[in-house]
Amino acid sequence: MSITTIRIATRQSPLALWQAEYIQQRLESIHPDLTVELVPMTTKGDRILGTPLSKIGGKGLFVKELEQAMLEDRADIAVHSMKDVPYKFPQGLELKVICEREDSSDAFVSNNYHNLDELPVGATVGTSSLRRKMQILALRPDLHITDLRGNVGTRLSKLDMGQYDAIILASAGLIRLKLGDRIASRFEPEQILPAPGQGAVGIEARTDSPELDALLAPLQDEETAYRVKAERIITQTLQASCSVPIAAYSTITDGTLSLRALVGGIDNQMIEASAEGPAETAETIGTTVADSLLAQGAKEMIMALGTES
Ligand SMILES: NCc1[nH]cc(CCC(=O)O)c1CC(=O)O
Repeated sequence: MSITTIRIATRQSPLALWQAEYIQQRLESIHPDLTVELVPMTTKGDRILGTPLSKIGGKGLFVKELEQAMLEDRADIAVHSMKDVPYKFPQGLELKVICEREDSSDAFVSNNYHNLDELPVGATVGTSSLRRKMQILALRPDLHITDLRGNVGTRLSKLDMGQYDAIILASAGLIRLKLGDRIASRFEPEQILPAPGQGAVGIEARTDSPELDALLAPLQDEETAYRVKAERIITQTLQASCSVPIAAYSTITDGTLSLRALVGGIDNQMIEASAEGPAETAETIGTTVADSLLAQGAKEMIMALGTES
């Protein structure tokens, strides 16, 4: 029996819908006879948007309902921002493809200032990401970092209402929502190292679906897949939840993959490691970097931060 329809389980935030529609369009243009439908749903993570993510059980809350829908055959695939996907997949589901990466940088967004250097002493910067917070404070220890949650649009309106002098968002999200003109400046990876997988979209589906796999395969971007694989080894090896400040970013130049990772601890302590090698050895490179972080005490730093709720 051949597949005629693919159902995409999706959250209903503008960014999630953009991602699902992007995959819908790509699949329909590669396979003109295929019908691709969206199955919109609300996740627990969407229902409790006011609570800090690290206090309510983490990013997994945004994917659980989507995964349940696939396991119960109410949907066939889910499209994720790779930075939001926990490293562990439930029994019966797996990551199928990783698509070409958008700009993976973090963006400085402000109505009054061009970049971090321009901010006056003691200015207020909005972000709920511990990864962004630790790196901003390393650059500008005087700044006040305050919580900022919600969809990209919500975060921008909080900035516009004057609650913050600046906020930090992923460039990719803004560009996808055609809000790229809100980016005052992009951070270089040397200033703020991105989250593992930032800017890349991936597709999850049931393991027992070779025919579906064949339909999805053309969406894979090999370079992005190697990069994201290397970056995600860090979170996986350290078994880091989203309440751990962790950054990992890689590039590929002439077939050589270079990976750098950071882990933060209490009192703005920060350790880092890097390694490089042939892109095909992405996993080994990831393991090398993770082992170096472990040798520097990453596990102990993470434990000292407190356990995941
Ligand atoms: N944490 C929310 C989230 N998840 C994915 C993106 C967009 C960027 C991406 O796809 O990596 C964003 C917004 C942001 O961090 O500003």
